[in-house]
Amino acid sequence: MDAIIEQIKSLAKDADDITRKTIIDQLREVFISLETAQDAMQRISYSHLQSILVRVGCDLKLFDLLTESKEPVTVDQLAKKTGAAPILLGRILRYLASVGTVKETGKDTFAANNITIYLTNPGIQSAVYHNVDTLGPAMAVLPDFLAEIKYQDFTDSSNTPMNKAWKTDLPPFLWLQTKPENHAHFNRFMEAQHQGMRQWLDVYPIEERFQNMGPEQVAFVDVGGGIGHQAIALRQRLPHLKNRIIVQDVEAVIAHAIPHEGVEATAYDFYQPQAVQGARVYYFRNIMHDYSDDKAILILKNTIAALGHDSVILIDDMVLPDSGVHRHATQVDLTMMAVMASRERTAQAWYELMEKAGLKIQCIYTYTQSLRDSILECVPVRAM
Ligand SMILES: C[S@@+](CC[C@H](N)C(=O)[O-])C[C@H]1O[C@@H](n2cnc3c(N)ncnc32)[C@H](O)[C@@H]1O
Repeated sequence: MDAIIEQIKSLAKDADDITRKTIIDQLREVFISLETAQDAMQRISYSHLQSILVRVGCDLKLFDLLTESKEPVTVDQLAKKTGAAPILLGRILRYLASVGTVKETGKDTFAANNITIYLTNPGIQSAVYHNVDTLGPAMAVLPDFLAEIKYQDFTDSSNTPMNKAWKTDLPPFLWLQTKPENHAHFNRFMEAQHQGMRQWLDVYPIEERFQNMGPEQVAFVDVGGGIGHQAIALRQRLPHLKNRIIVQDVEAVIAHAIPHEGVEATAYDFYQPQAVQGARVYYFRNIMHDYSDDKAILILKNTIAALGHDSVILIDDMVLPDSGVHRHATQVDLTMMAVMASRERTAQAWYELMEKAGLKIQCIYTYTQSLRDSILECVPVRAM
């Protein structure tokens, strides 16, 4: 067994991301195939505890404290630093070690492992807070919600498990604006969600797309671009580009946009006509997956009306395969269902949506392995 483990580790050591993820998935299949009913019951029925206890670990700054320390740290030392009772803290740490988020080095003594270090990243911490605090209540009412609607499809984003849980009629993005702390975690999570992974700019020929622009033409409009991370990433990738780069979002988000001299941040509601005319690229990342087809078409039509003869729309979203969808993608798909009454789309669903919106998909560039994040390059179907 030890020899097999060493072999797997050496195989993974210099592997690229695709090979590494394939190894994890194959090992996971083996792991599940070995489980008894008891093992499966333990894994499945307690799975919610992991994110909840990691959130407690973030509250107590346990991951930061363990990562900062050069030496393993005792429960008593951590209790002094956090103010938590030693027995309670020891039980929390024992659980966190048992699920691999910290390392137990001896009796009542803990140290950081690779996961502990990842959990010090503020964006990853925000992902945990967002999933536990904002989405957790929605997931808790999902079974009752589905039973009440007799397990039918639903597309009204004002009537979702999220609305039921939070007792609000507001669509999620308006509701988030009433909860500044939840909203801040969401924005940081959006910024961090693809950190360390292949980026769309690694595969899409953006420099080619920007050829032959006049000095006045806007190069790039990131519609619903959050606090501007993608627009900034583009500016950093192409520092010589002279043309304007704009990020648009609702006022409450633009107020927190990351300041950058090469990116203009402006408030814009994508249900209104697009004010920036004839830009070379209108980019939508993780926007269409928030909406059912009818709303996505409304948003797209507002942009189509602003397109110039050489403009393109780039949609950055998942393109799911017809079968064998990875769990990283299925879990986002069901989150979109519970929160937004929307879905992730297969290639066929994208072609159908774009046809209804009056757009043609020219090419699809898939750039991540498990999530199947892809750029769909679209142009209007022009009357002949
Ligand atoms: C899933 S997030 C994606 C953010 C960013 N594009 C990214 O990929 O990180 C959706 C974004 O759409 C914005 N949004 C929601 N409704 C909007 C509206 N009516 N007009 C403009 N932006 C909106 C939200 O504030 C949020 O930043």
